[in-house]
Amino acid sequence: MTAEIIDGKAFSETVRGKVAEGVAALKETHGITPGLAVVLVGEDPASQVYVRNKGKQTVECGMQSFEHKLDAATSEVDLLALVEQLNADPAVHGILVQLPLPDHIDADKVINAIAPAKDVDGFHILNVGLLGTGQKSMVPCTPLGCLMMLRDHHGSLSGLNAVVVGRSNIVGKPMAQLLLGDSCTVTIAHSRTKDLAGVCRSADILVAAVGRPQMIPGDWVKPGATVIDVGINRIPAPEKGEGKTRLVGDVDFETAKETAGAITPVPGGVGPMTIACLLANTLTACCRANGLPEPEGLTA
Ligand SMILES: Nc1nc2c(c(=O)[nH]1)N[C@@H](CN(C=O)c1ccc(C(=O)N[C@@H](CCC(=O)O)C(=O)O)cc1)CN2
Repeated sequence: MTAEIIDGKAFSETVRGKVAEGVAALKETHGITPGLAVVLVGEDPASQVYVRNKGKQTVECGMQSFEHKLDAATSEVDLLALVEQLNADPAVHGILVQLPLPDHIDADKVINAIAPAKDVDGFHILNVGLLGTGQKSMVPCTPLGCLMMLRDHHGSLSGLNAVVVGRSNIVGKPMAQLLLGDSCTVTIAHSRTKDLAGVCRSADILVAAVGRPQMIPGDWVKPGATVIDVGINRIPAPEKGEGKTRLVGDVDFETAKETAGAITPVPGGVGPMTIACLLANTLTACCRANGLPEPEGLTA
């Protein structure tokens, strides 16, 4: 039997609908409009698309969008000054600096200059520490989106064996913390893990976040397991014509879907949830800033 396909595009629309409802209620009862500032440095084509989509979806949810597009040669000092300005702006509840940044800018320095309460990416060292100690924090968008899809599919995750392949600060580590918070038994695996295939086969929930196209084949997947594929890799697609490309995940979808119980596709799986969770985090940040109850079902 082939796996159930977890439709991240459809689910992200549901999440964005809930955000829009929360925003409308905030406006109606308190006259407050959440605001999200997105900062892009340079002309990376993929980043330009993501930033455009973030701005568009922010407005569609009824929030205010502030876009700051800076030249690739912008200095670190000037970028830090902009972050300070946004930190002090009461109309801005969330700040996001699109990654990657140009090489001459220290990304950690910039991220840690964002006011933690406005850090809707959840990358600030304070939020990392709060999440790691099980306290209320801003949670990174991609892992939060994965958690929402898993909760929606399974109900309770308690007691399940979860394997996260990948140990990045942005996805692998926070994903592991979130699964632990939902009482999974968590293993973080990576390129040096011994018997990676065997470790993956032990997973009831397998999260692939290694950034290597189609690295995880179907025979590494336990029958009936839920597979969450975080990878977004562009590979040549000669079948579509010369020079054409297509997107694939870190999992070999065609073989994995024959073994898994449920699986996210690429595209249309985790990716759309990233922006939906950014909007959810902005609403959460705005509620917290105003001492109001947080929206239900949109936080970890
Ligand atoms: N400050 C941040 N920078 C980056 C983040 C982030 O969360 N915060 N994540 C990525 C890029 N990203 C959002 O910024 C992002 C990536 C992919 C998608 C998405 O919807 N992907 C689609 C496919 C898109 C395509 O056709 O190319 C999908 O998977 O279906 C949304 C957001 C790095 N930078």
